[in-house]
Amino acid sequence: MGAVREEEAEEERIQNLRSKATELLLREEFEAAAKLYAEIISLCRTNSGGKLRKVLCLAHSNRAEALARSSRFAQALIDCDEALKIECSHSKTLIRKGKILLNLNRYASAADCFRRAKKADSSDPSLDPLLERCRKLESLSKSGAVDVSGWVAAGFDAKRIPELGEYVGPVEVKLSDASNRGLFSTKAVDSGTVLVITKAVAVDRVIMPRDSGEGSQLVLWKNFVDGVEESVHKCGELNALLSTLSTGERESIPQVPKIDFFKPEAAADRLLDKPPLQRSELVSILDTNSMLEEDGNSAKVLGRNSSSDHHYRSVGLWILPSFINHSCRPNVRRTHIGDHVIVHASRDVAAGEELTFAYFDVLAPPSRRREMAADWGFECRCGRCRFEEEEVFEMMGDSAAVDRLEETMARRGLNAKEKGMLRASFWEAYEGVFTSEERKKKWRGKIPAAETVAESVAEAVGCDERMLRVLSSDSNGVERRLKIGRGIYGKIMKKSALNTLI
Ligand SMILES: C[S@@+](CC[C@H](N)C(=O)[O-])C[C@H]1O[C@@H](n2cnc3c(N)ncnc32)[C@H](O)[C@@H]1O
Repeated sequence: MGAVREEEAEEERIQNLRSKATELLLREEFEAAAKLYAEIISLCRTNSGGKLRKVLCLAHSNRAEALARSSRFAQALIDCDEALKIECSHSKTLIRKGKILLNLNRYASAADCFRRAKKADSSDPSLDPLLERCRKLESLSKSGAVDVSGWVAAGFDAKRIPELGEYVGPVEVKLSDASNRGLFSTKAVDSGTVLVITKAVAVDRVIMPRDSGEGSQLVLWKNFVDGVEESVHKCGELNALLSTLSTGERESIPQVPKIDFFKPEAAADRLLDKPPLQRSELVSILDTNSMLEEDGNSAKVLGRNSSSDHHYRSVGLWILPSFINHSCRPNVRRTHIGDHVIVHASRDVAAGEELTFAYFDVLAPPSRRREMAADWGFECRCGRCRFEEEEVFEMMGDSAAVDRLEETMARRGLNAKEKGMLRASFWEAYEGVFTSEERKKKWRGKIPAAETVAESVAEAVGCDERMLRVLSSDSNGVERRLKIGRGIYGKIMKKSALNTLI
């Protein structure tokens, strides 16, 4: 009799804990809810044989929800599997597990869970849309084919923001002559080709007054670092991913991760037992690899308007693009859409070529570029810098000088690529001529047409908005502008949408 009463008391205690845990889940106090579910799990495991199996299954499933909502995805998946060991077709758990996998970009595995859930309970109306999402994202992750035309044409309507997934295109990480490791193309691709699509592992945003000083930027940075530190402690997978990144120091034996490590379906195999990153190391990693969205040289942020008195700043970390070094002859740019970044070729890229961003303005003379590289903490030794070191041109830096440059380049018999690189260095002077009718008339015949200069610069150092500015608006130039537009934004929209942008 005593034993029965004890059992009843235990069941009542579990029941009370369950009510409290549910309440905590509803109040979104996930850490506290997870602790109560741990208590329930431990009570169920030590008591009553098979009687509490259903309660145990639900407790694992609900703890999975609490853990997933506090970004502890790996532990959440373990709980889902525990629940499914007890009841293999528990549809609530299957849907939860599917959503966690979807969040981790493991589309095929997520679809498998949703399919199993549908078999167990075909009446759930959420399953068909979830399966359709998985299908679309899986196809995107294989092809990189993104079409944001509808969103662009609708004036970047927030309701129509395209859903993007992870895509790892023809790229690999290898040792780089520039510094430690770099990202390389594995095949020849033409300008505009999408190479990587990836979501930020961490991002922080603010809208701040234009005249706000460094103080507000430091607040943004501190919040960002604190947020990443918290997530790294909770999530072993994030810790493992961040541990692959550079701290900005030259490494004697740089570790070169295999590209599969960054593919969504490989997430399950990622080493989770890396030692946790210490704050100082984490700060160096974030300092070296985070991207400020307002940097702007190689970035284009679509769909966001800033006003004259406020501007938008954000800082984020995108893992695979973090392996991309700088070159003054960059060949890739990035486009930001929501938390995703799309890396695309900004000029034609040869097979095996290193992929490089412009960390700073590469339409600037060598001396200015040297200063900007020094601000970044390195000396650029790219092919263009080395070439320009040898070709010393005393330029005045105004429009009067460009004819002299053209004359000297012709006399020395420079090839098209070399001419493009030097014209890029004196872009401001060329632009000064091409955007003034008076100067254009004055220099006609002495320097090549705007199209010739813009195209040669685009081929040498990649496409840039400033090239569109100098291209005449006559109808014959439409195809040329579209080509430059594709190099700027990537092949992510149809002609009509691109036309409205450029
Ligand atoms: C985002 S990381 C680039 C990837 C890094 N090389 C790696 O091994 O992971 C940025 C750092 O790489 C180095 N870096 C990038 N481009 C460089 C260049 N052209 N020359 C020298 N160092 C460069 C600088 O230390 C910079 O702070």
